Order: sequence, then C-alpha cells, then structure tokens
Amino acid sequence: MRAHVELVVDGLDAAYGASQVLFGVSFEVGRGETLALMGRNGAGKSTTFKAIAGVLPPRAGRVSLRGEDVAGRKPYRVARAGIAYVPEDRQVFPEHTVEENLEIAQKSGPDGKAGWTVARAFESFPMLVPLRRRMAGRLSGGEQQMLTIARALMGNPAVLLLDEPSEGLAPLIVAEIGRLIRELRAAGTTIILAEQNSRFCLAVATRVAVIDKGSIVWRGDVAQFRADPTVQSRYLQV
Ligand SMILES: Nc1ncnc2c1ncn2[C@@H]1O[C@H](COP(=O)(O)OP(=O)(O)OP(=O)(O)O)[C@@H](O)[C@H]1O
Repeated sequence: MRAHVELVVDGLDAAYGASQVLFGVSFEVGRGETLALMGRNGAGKSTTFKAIAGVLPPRAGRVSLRGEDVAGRKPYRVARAGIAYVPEDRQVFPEHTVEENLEIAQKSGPDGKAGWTVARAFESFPMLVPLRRRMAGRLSGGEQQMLTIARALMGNPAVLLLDEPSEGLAPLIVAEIGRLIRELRAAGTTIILAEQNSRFCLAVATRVAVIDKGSIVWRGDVAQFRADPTVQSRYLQV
C-alpha cells in the first residue's frame, strides 16, 4: 500500500531566462518515503529542486505539500511551510562554530513539532561531536555536508531535498551519509534525493523517478528499477 502522499509536484515548468529546462515535471512522494530523482548531468535535477524550493520560481505547475500549494512562494516561505532544501554547494556559516550553526537553525516545523534539538543532531551525526567548537569554515567538504544536512533537519521539515549529497566525498563519508538517510527514513522523514550515483541511490531509496531533458521519463520502486536494465542504459550513466 502507498504511504500517505506528502508532496505532489505537478506539471512544473521552469526556465533560466529564455531557456526552458523543465517541461511538466510531475511526481509524488509518500510520507516517509525516500525518492531518488535520478538523471544524467544537466537533466534537470537541481533545477527541479530550485523550482520546488522557490529559488527559481516555476513558470507553471503546482507544488503541493500536504495539500497546500507552495509553488511560486519565496524560498523562506517554502522553507517555513516545511520543505528544507540542501543545495549542492554546502551552505554553512563559516564564521560560526558547528554548534552555533545548529543553534541558529533550530526552529519548530510546520506542524509545531520540534523533534530536532542540538543534542539529537549530535547523536545522529557522531562525526560532528569532536568538531562542535570548530569554525564551520574550517571543516572538510564531507564534514560541511554533514553539517548542512544537520542544519536543514534543525528546522524540523516535512520534506528534505538533498541535492547530490554524496558528490565528491570520500567513501567513508558517503557510507555515513547513506546510514544517516536510512536512519532518517526509519524515523519517518520524507526525503527526495537528487543523484547521478545509482549505486548510492539504490542503497538508500525506496522509490525512483528518472528525469531526462527536463521531463520525468520513468517512475517506480527500487525493485522495479533494478529489474529494468533498459531504463538504466537509456537514461543514466552506468
Ligand atoms: N543558472 C543557469 N542558467 C542557465 N542555464 C542553466 C543554469 N543552471 C542550469 N542550467 C541548465 O539547465 C539544464 C538543467 O541543469 P540542472 O543543473 O538542473 O541539471 P542536473 O540534472 O542537476 O545536473 P547536474 O548534476 O550537472 O547539476 C542544463 O542544461 C543546464 O545547463
């Protein structure tokens, strides 16, 4: 049985100036699911996230979070509605410590829930514990990625958008991020993960949507994806 639908993206068009890059992107994510949005370089994964998060206001379409359409709202309002966006370029406050970065980000979620505290973040991200007093600007790329995800969780979002969380990171850190995503899923967090790395995706996701040239071309669960070698050779780097 499908989980209760958390987020519906319906007919999303987006463009950079005169250049349209999304053409009616549509998919849904059930509560507690981890959806992998997969596609080649330039297929439109990051743009889909930007359009959902309001960073690049969509030209058309609907982004419905628990029945409320948030498409076209300013990014801070989309965040307040419960969608946390973690872009590729890890954003931390470099002149603040790890702990301060977490404290600054702490707020209750759209339903008033405040399950994420600084203490819980350190429990879930043990690698950050010895770094708690270090300036965030002095962390390695992998450590910054952890902190960026932890910061996003401190806002108690309904949906977490993670853009290429494993990109450019050492295998040990990738494994740690994978463990974390599975832990978040077990705790009921809804996640959309944009990735080119299909091995990583398939190890952590429950469902897959494949995007190609700005449109969704395939949807299904992970088992169906694994059983369909054509989709992999046609739309993804294998
Ligand atoms: N700021 C921009 N201005 C103009 N075109 C852009 C801009 N950002 C992305 N594009 C174009 O939009 C298309 C989709 O890019 P997007 O970044 O969404 O792809 P992606 O699937 O996330 O791939 P990647 O992993 O390389 O980021 C590409 O053709 C890209 O060149």
